[in-house]
Amino acid sequence: MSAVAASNPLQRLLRYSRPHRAQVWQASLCSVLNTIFDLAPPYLIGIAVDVVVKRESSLIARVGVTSIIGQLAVLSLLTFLIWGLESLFQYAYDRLWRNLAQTLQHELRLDAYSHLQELELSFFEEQSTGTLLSIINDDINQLERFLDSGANDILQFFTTIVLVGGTFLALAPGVSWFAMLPIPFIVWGSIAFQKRLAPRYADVRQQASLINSRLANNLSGIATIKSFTAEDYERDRVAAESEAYRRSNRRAIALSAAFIPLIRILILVGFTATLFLGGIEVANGRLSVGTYGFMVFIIQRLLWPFTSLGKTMDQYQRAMASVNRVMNLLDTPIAIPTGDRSLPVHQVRGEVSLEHITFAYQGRSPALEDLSLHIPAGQTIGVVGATGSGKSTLVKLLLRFYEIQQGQILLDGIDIRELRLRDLRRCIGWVSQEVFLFHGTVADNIAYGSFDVMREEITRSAKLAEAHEFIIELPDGYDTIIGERGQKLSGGQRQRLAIARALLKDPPILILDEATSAVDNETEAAIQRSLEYITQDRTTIAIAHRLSTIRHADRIYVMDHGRVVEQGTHETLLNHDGIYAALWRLQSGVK
Ligand SMILES: Nc1ncnc2c1ncn2[C@@H]1O[C@H](COP(=O)(O)OP(=O)(O)OP(=O)(O)O)[C@@H](O)[C@H]1O
Repeated sequence: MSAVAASNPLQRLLRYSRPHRAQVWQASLCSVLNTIFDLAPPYLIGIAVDVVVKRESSLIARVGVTSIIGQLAVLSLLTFLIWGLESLFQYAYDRLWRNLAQTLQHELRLDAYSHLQELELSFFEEQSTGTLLSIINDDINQLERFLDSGANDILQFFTTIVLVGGTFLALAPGVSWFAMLPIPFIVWGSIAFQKRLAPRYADVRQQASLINSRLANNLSGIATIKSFTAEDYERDRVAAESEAYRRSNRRAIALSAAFIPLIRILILVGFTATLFLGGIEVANGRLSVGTYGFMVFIIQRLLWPFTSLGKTMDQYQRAMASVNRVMNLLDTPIAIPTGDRSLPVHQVRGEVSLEHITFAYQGRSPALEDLSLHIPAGQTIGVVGATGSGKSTLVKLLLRFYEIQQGQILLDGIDIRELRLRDLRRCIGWVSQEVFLFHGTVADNIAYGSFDVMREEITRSAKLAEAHEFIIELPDGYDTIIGERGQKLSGGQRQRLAIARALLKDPPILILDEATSAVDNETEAAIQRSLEYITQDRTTIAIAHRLSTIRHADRIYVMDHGRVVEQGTHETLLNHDGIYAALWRLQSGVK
């Protein structure tokens, strides 16, 4: 994963909120108005005192209401109104910010997932599923905690500082600097503090993803854990990861918990300074008692929000540690870019040429070396060879799961790198060695990739794949749920569903990578018969260890250590009396 985000994570996050600018403005306005109304009580108290002390010459009296009862009634009404508005705006900003948080989270998650899907296979081989899951789930959810209240807290903080600070300056400009004294220190301290906290939160996220990988891995390997009675061993491993997570969090907490008490000390300095120096000023007759009292009272309103700023900054750091991880994922370049030449499926003839292909997996010696083969449109070729000789690799290169290092692969004479990836893959039906089925019904799985087909077509493909018989015996037939990864089916049944799925796609090119390795001889013979029909007018590449599966192929390629070492029809290869002939004798029991 690329390590460095293109720009500041917050800026990138803000870019996501651009389309929702109107909502951001509305929410901000509600936050500010709520703070204004929230700050009203001290002023209302001031007006009340004014009413009872100055009576007919009070502030309210000056607008026309002279009786004390009348003035107090106006004041009470005003209080109701202000309280009501405060609550109303609180509801509005809370709802707006939280909905915005949900929207941003939703959009970011979708973007991250879409990008992830476009990344090449080798990326997934390097990353653990748990790590990726923790980014798309936990890290994105982490954002919610900050977005829900963070923006509002910051806005309310600044509104309070401006309003209270402004009042302070207006009423007692000479001494207001006492109260303001700690502010620069608090700001400087906060920044320094957060800088130290950031790496600790990054570590927390890292540990969270490690424990996630362990859990994801163990859950998918639960049968193996049980069969090796490794439950205690795995429990200890999970405990170790969980302990590391706890330790990492403790380190972050140790620092983060110190933040608010430290700010309080600075506030105390400001408060005491005001108390002490202001008192001296009063004693010396340079400051009125009333102003002194007001200052001591209001300084709390001015400095107190700084403690909540600490909490917000803490949430911000946690969120940014997560944003960084999400953004790094979004920044990961797609190593296998799509070409831009389109090739609609119905126009594909199916001629495939591999010309002097050399390919090595990252950090490995070449899996294929200077390999060439040509498959005329509509023909069937068989590929055989020892384990690890590169048969599956060849197929994966044709699907462009990996990029070849030398040579070229042509489909109907076009370099596959020029083709749109989706067009290329749409014209290939691939029954892989390890069949993957999704949680859902049998019918859903057969129709996977051909999403809008009729039930009859599904049944037809299942019949061709020799799967119909066993499907109708399942509890709910085609509507039977087969469990995650198709766990509730046998290996051979899974293979037959995969064949049915590939056939339903009706691709011009069909790849069968040991597609019948898990079925019994009888079923294989049956599948063979239907394959003869299925492969009639499409290019087929059949990889097999069992040579009987491919003996009727138009051409058979024998691979060894990433090279084609023999090729020809079954008969010519037998006559050649090389590796193939020896293998055939071994498998058919002929001496
Ligand atoms: N994703 C991968 N990363 C690194 N090396 C790989 C990867 N996949 C396969 N290999 C290596 O490439 C070589 C060829 O593997 P490939 O799967 O093509 O063999 P195969 O002929 O299909 O074998 P089998 O008959 O066992 O299926 C092997 O040495 C294997 O270890």
